[in-house]
Amino acid sequence: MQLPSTFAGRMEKILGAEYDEFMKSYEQKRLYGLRVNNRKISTEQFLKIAPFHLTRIPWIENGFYYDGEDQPGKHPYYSAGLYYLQEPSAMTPANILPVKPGERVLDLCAAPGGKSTELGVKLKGQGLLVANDISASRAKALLKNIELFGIPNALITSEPPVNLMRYFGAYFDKILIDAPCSGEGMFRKDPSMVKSWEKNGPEFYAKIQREIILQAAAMLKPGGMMLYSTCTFSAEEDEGTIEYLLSEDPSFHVIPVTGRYEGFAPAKPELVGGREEIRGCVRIWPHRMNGEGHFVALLQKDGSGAQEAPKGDSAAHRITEFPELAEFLRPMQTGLDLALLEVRQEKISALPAEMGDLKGLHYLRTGLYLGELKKKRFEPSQAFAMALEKEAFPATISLPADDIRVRKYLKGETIDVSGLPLDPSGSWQMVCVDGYPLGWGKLAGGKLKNKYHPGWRWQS
Ligand SMILES: C[S@@+](CC[C@H](N)C(=O)[O-])C[C@H]1O[C@@H](n2cnc3c(N)ncnc32)[C@H](O)[C@@H]1O
Repeated sequence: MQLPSTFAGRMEKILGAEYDEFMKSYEQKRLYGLRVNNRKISTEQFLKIAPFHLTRIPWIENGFYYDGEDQPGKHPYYSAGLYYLQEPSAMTPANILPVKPGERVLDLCAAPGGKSTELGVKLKGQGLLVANDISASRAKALLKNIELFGIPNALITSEPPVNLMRYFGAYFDKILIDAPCSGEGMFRKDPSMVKSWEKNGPEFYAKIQREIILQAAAMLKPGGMMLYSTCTFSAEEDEGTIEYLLSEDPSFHVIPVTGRYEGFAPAKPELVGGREEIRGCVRIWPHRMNGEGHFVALLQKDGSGAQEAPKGDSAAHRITEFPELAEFLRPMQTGLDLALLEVRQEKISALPAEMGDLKGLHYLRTGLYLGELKKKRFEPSQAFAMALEKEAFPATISLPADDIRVRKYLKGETIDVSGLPLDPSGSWQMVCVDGYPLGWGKLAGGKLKNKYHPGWRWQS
């Protein structure tokens, strides 16, 4: 492939004797990756049911290479949220940032959700994930992926980082910054990146990254951890941004992560005249590992102690205020925290336990959208179905993945359910593929009216 000469020249300087090997990596095929959603299925169980050719990604416990011809994006398990398709190196940042259930986590540049979906899984439904993207259109794709994954405790915002900084203060236990970058590591996967690199290169992005990393630093509580990643090789954007943070805010230090996998190469602080500790950050080289180029830095803020409290009280409601909802939930075992509810234009969401009033923030969703109140009825949402296990709802229709009705359902068609054992207690049915929820349907005269989210329907 045709690489810009300034880029090639710089890489030759950085890599020296390894340069030829690096260039040869561009002749190899791109790699395809799939990450199992352990909120819905264990990796072990997934391997039993997955009809794809999978090989383990050695440094990601729930990550696999797949054969491009398998097309897992077109399988019903994808629509059941059982996995996310992601370039293997891009799985590294969320894998390395240690997140525990109950923590407050921020993914600052989150769309379309490749890292947020994994961070949400790690939280196990407890605590709060704030997933943000400055781009409103990209934030919509982020929301869909969070919903598909069944993550109930996320706040999806679309704000410039500075606004979040003003709103939250030093609120978060963990922050991930998957920064906008010049994308040099993606030239093999997506050759169109070369064109955008020619328009906006390392200098352009380094400026933005320096701004973002300081704003993120201000949102981390003392003792908290922050992960900074890019998919570029430019030292100005990688080691240079970390050196900038360490010089601007001496309360940060690098936590070395190079020892976690033999293929991880140390960063190169000498390229930017940076301090030695930066060598503990990781460079992923495509000629040394089976993945595209990446840079990953894990950082910690010194100190310990109090973090800021959420701003104001949310105007939360309780289930007892909505008899239609209470009636729908009565036979269910959701396993979800539905104690606090938010209502906006008849739409009800269950709020994460710790939620301020959010006044002044532009957000797409807080918590789990349960459904809508319609003329004394409650209509459950797509997101609600995705956050449930099959056992949570008494009336389910589970079809095998190769049953033609599964694809028909996903296309929004009415399906014939005569002959299936059906629970007659109510009209709402949860449609599943091999026991994994896909969405809702409503019984009427032996047919199932399709309630699959119209915006999610399969086109072909
Ligand atoms: C590398 S992508 C994020 C990919 C995402 N983390 C994932 O794994 O799916 C960088 C994101 O940063 C966002 N972005 C661009 N400029 C930004 C800025 N000034 N502040 C915050 N985010 C920005 C872009 O909209 C883009 O979605």
